[in-house]
Amino acid sequence: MTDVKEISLVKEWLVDVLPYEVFWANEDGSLAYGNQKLCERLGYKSSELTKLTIFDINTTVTPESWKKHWDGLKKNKSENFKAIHKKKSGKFYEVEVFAQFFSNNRKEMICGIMNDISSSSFYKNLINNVESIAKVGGWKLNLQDGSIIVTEEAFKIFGTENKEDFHPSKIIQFIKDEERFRSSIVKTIRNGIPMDEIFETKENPSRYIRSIAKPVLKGDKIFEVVGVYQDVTEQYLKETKLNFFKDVIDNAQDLVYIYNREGKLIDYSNSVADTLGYSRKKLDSATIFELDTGVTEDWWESHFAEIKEKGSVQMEWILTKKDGTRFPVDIVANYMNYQGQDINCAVVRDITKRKERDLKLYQALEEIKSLKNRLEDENEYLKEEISGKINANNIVCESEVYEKVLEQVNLVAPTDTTVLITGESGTGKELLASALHNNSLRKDRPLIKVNCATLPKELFESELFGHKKGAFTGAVADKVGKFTLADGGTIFLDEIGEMPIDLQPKLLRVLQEGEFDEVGGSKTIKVDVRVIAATNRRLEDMIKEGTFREDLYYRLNVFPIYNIPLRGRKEDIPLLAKFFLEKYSAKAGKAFKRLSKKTIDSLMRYDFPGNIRELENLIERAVILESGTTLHTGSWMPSTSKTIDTSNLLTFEEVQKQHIIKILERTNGKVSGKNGAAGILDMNAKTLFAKMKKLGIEKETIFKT
Ligand SMILES: Nc1ncnc2c1ncn2[C@@H]1O[C@H](COP(=O)(O)OP(=O)(O)OP(=O)(O)O)[C@@H](O)[C@H]1O
Repeated sequence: MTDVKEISLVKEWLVDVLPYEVFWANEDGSLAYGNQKLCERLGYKSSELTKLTIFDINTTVTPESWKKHWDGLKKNKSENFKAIHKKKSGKFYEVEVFAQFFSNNRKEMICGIMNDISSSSFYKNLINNVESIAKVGGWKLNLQDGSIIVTEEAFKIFGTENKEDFHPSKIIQFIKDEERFRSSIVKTIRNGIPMDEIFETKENPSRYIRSIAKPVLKGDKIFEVVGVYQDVTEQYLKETKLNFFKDVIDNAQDLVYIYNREGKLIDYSNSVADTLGYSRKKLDSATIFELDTGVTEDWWESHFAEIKEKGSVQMEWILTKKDGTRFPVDIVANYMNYQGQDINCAVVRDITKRKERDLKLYQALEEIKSLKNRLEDENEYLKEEISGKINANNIVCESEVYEKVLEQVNLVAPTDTTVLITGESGTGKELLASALHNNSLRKDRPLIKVNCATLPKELFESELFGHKKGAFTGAVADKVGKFTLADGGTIFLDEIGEMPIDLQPKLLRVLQEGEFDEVGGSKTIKVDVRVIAATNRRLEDMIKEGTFREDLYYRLNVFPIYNIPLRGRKEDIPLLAKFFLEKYSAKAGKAFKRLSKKTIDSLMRYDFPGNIRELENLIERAVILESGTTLHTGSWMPSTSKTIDTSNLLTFEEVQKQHIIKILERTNGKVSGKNGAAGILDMNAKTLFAKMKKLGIEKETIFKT
């Protein structure tokens, strides 16, 4: 007996540990036994389960349907079918049932072995994965008993774990537009009209849920509603964004063309039709070759190849409207591959205004560039001048005769009249020219000084009038001439007598018409320049010799000022000497305050063939050689032998010649550089060389003898 009981226990244990849910049911539907797996699944204790009936765990079974089922099984012995079981918690799950009929000792029973389909791991996982990737959740509402089943993803979509929330009356609480949802689902449930719509949720930020519901009919009755919820937020927003972009493109000023490889216009923005003036009908069937007659098939082919290689290409182009009007555009052509097709998406911008602006800007820039060059040249010139010498206020005058000269200067300065200053070298002609300029209305514009004696003949013209690059060998860049530099101001042409005769007509033209032709250029340049010329030569004699043009002479000699030599205004010597003494004392850090009477007397006796420049150099030398507060006579004083013997009157040029030779003897023939003759004579070395040449002084001859 014990053995039999033990075997029975082992059998029960075996059934208990089977991986399937197993029950035994009696003819009246009561459950005689349920294994452990079934109890766990349904959530009942074993003792509770045996108090239940099949109707408790499968709510779709009625006493009538059970009877039918019982009879069928009794006849067929076994059957396979799907069923939905209800847990103690109220939740449902789907099972596959293998049912078998047993009879033993007139006791009849049905044995059901169940396999949980929804928990069958492979399919369940597959379904779950597919659902979650697609963000699709399903539900099925049984309209007979109101029961609902919901898939896992559906729970996730609505963030709830309660399947009762999926009843249409409840799910509506998640939806923003409740009215629309209600009306659609009612139509499905009552009238069998399927629903497929997108609803926005109430959350913040909201999501977009596609809701599909379909009726399942049994006969003509709606038996169930199956539905799907899908979170389509991403797609919806993308689509909205795409629509937005399309709107933007359509409203943009830029023209957007989409061409295929064959050049057919496959899409375009509204602006294309509006700007070009073509009808949409025409554009819908147009090709690039019709819209732009400048585009050839070969060009299109190579353009397409280029954008395909580079991704995009930018270029400037001219577009033609339907009415023939042409306008400049900037094109950015982008390569795209859309649905396997090569596409050229061109964004085209009208740049008419930009081009106009560019042109104005270019012109303005050119003007600025030329002004800048001029300013730089002026600046360069002025810098050289500043490091040079003259201060126009330092005109020392005591003598009545010179006072008269200065009166003339004051009189003519404010006018634009051409002035010719004559006088010996070193009398202060350049100083007077500066005074004329500084007292004129042109004083804020430059005073450009040109020493005609120092300019090599071949560069004369280009120095005065400028040249274009390449005008002659060596003209490597454009050069602005002195007349252009002086525009608005004054030009001082020192030693005008040295101007080459063939250039004199050109100067005459500037004086008469205020214009000249640039060397090597095609332009006639107009200038507003006041001319002050100076010379120590007798131009009248030069006219007779044929080396100076008479017409130019008269045009220059409008207002002549004769600058008196120092020997003709000896009263100025004491004051000038004191002026230079103070100037060079300060410069050399000496203490000289005055000149002794004897010194002044000696100076007054001397005739100064080199005029004020000679006096100035003399004092400068004395300051270096002597010391104290009073300047006494010394070795620096010119010997009386150097004074002019009135009985043997020399010409001024002869005096100059002798003086220069004397200085050269002292400097051992050195002309330029430190302790050179030019420095002592306070002359530019080039000027001295020119002068020496003119006076026939040849270093070699002097020093040989
Ligand atoms: N009245 C004056 N008061 C002060 N300094 C003067 C006066 N006149 C001339 N000088 C000075 O004498 C020197 C020579 O003058 P400047 O160069 O003007 O003479 P110039 O007649 O132009 O000479 P050149 O014909 O050789 O060019 C300069 O240093 C100048 O400052």
